[in-house]
Amino acid sequence: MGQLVGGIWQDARINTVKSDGSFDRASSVMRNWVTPDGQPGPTGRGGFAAESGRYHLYVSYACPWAHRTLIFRQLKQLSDHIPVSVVHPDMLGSGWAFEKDEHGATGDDLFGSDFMHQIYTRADPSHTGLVTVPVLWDKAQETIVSNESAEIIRMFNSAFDGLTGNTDDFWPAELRDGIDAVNARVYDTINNGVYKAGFATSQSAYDAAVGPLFESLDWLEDRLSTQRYLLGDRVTEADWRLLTTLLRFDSVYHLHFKCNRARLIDYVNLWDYTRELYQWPGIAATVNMEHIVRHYHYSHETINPNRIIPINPIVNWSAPHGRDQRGAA
Ligand SMILES: N[C@@H](CCC(=O)N[C@@H](CS)C(=O)NCC(=O)O)C(=O)O
Repeated sequence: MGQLVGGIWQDARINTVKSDGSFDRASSVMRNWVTPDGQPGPTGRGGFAAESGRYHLYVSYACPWAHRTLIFRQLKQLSDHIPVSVVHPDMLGSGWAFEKDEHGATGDDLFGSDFMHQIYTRADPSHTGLVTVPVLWDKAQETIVSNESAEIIRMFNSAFDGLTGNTDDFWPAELRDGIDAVNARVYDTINNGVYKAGFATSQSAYDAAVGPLFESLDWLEDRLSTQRYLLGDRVTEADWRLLTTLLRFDSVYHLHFKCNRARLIDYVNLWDYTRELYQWPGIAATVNMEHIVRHYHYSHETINPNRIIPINPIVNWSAPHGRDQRGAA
């Protein structure tokens, strides 16, 4: 795992683990927004109007953050307007790469690049920082609009509604405070919590992550015993943000990241809920379990130095979920 320094790729990384052994996730740095008319969004500069075919999305099927953007692209019927390129699941010495020798990896359809870091230096030839996915690229300004998934999904939620006619709203005004509060806990203890447990290099850092992770899963299990979705009877952004971690839990996080107090399938409500969301129209097509399992086990040399891919449980994601019989809140 490397990074860019002054526009040059370095196969070495600084500052992802703090002195106490805890994992320190860097903040995303490209933070512009696509808006209906190109007015500036909450951060960054303006000039990124919603137009069909203007933007290109770079993702990894393995990455839970990129997965959110694929889910919103489906939910909001953006597939015909925003094409996608998918990186190879192995993230090795040169970072994310565009090799195509794994089913589902598309190569770079836009520029034919070999590596994802070339997309970053195309936008900023002297860029310093991590080379992460997802990336939303603007063909008109030849630059990166954003590399922050939480913000890309908010753009997808509403900016293109005039083009698609799809006005489904997963961040409705009346639920925003509740969604943001759930997101904050889910991000810290679950979405990023599994990484904090998995990348910890001290017992205390691991303990500090894995305890709150399972406390939060217990909290959600309880919540889902009386309501269908995290915010009540309406599916929201909070559910989709949680889903990408739950889908990876038993096949990756349980073993590879040592998140093994319980499996997802041990949680009756969370397990049914995960299958319901998986079976939502269009969602299954965004899930590529081969890339997910391959990426983590093959790429994280410090955790799995022999790169052995485990056998893993066979999961029937299509089994009936029974959530529709459950009373809403
Ligand atoms: N805050 C970013 C995080 C994205 C991220 O960390 N992606 C990982 C893959 S799961 C990545 O590309 N890592 C590359 C690296 O760390 O060098 C977001 O949510 O978009």
